[in-house]
Amino acid sequence: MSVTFHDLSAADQLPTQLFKRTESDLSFFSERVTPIIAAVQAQGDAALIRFGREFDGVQPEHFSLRAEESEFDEAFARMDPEVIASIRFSVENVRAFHEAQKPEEMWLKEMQPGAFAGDRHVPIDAVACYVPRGKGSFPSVLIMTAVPAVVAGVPRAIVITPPGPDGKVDDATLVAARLVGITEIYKCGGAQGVAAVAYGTETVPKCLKIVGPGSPWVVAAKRQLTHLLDPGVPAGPSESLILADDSVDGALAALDLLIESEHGPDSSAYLVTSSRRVAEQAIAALPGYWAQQTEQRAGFSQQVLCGDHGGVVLTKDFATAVEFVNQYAPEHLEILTAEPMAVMTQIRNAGEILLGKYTPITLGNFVLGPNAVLPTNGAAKTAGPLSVFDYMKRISVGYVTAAGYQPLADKARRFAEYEGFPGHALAVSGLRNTLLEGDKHG
Ligand SMILES: NC(=O)c1ccc[n+]([C@@H]2O[C@H](COP(=O)([O-])OP(=O)(O)OC[C@H]3O[C@@H](n4cnc5c(N)ncnc54)[C@H](O)[C@@H]3O)[C@@H](O)[C@H]2O)c1
Ligand SMILES: N[C@H](CO)Cc1c[nH]c[nH+]1
Ligand SMILES: [Zn+2]
Repeated sequence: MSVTFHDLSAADQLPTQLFKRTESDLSFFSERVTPIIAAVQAQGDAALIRFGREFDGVQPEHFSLRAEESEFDEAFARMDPEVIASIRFSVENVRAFHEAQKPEEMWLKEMQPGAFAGDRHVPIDAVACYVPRGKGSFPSVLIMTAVPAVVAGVPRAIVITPPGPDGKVDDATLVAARLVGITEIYKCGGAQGVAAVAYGTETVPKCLKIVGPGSPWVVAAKRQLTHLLDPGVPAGPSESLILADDSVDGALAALDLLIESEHGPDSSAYLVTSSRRVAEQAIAALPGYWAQQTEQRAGFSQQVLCGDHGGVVLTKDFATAVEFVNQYAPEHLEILTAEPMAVMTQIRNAGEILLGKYTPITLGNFVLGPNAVLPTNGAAKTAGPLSVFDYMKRISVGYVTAAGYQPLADKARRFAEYEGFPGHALAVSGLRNTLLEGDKHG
């Protein structure tokens, strides 16, 4: 298999075809998730159990849709203490990052003498965190989605995740949940899981919002249920760009291309460079790395890097490489250049920017602290990473004192009259002004 090589060294235009992701066309999935959603709405738990058997291969005759207390205990007992230590380390950093990000409960500014306005930040009542489990297990996604929920103070933060063939939640996900402080985990994933939290079932609570990444099955279901469920940051199949100049070792750039390309055949990953040497070194290095991955992960990486959504792009100069990044708007961007900080200032569109050769995407995915649930499919042009703000909403607050009232009332009355709203105008003249006079003299 050969790595897809786009030699644009003589090209003035960037081919827009390269900016497409697998998510760009979800029609295959959309058609198929419609009946799944309808079944969950009509049959609730029974549909979840049936789909758990059909799509997740659940074997035991009985399996509980909610993870029981004993399952958390058993997971702790089975887990390697070193993995538990890594989970703790990640939870601490991710918590510290999101605590720093958390806004004040309220701010108020004196807009005019005696007239105050501001915002209150209030957590959303019930949020579902989606933790994928099709091609692997993702305790890190539990941490990324649940820690900000806890920091934001969401009263009911739950997790949904597909069950394994044993009808259980993956051990590390249970351990991470307990360390984060999440007690409600429901064993349903894919489109049926999204539908369960949109409608609520006998067991799964209805939620107002769902956060977290997922396969195209999850993404397609979220899109069909937006009238019931806020779908949060649009996070689909993982994707990355490695931006490199001539100062780096192409073999190092190739190493970091492996990271997101091994997620699945639906991922996207490109090395974008203006250096032919770097491009050629990277292409030469990849087969040696694939030999060190499992067969499944090497297969995914090869499908991505040798297919239509990945590979190596050689641009005519470094400015064009930067322009490629801005037009692509990647989920993860790694900058491997002599002066990464200076290059960063030229980047307008990316979910996250990781600077320099000691900040590989792996650190951001698992332990550094910023949220690794990021906008995909070009959504980084308008959206940012998952954050505490996704678990809260703002409520505007206004408070005008008797002393501050009159000048605002006069100006507002002019607006009301101009826009043709006599009721609005009356509310800032008539009785209220008489009251004000009384207050002034009383
Ligand atoms: N953006 C991020 O932050 C981030 C983080 C981690 C993973 N990811 C992405 O999340 C995705 C995870 O996907 P995954 O597959 O591992 O897990 P997943 O849980 O998202 O999807 C698996 C589920 O899809 C459903 N499904 C599978 N085949 C089906 C079929 N034929 N018909 C109906 N439903 C079916 C099943 O319900 C199954 O449980 C990957 O694309 C990965 O790249 C993104
Ligand atoms: N790459 C994912 C975000 O796009 C995060 C992750 C979790 N595990 C491995 N990777
Ligand atoms: Zn990853």
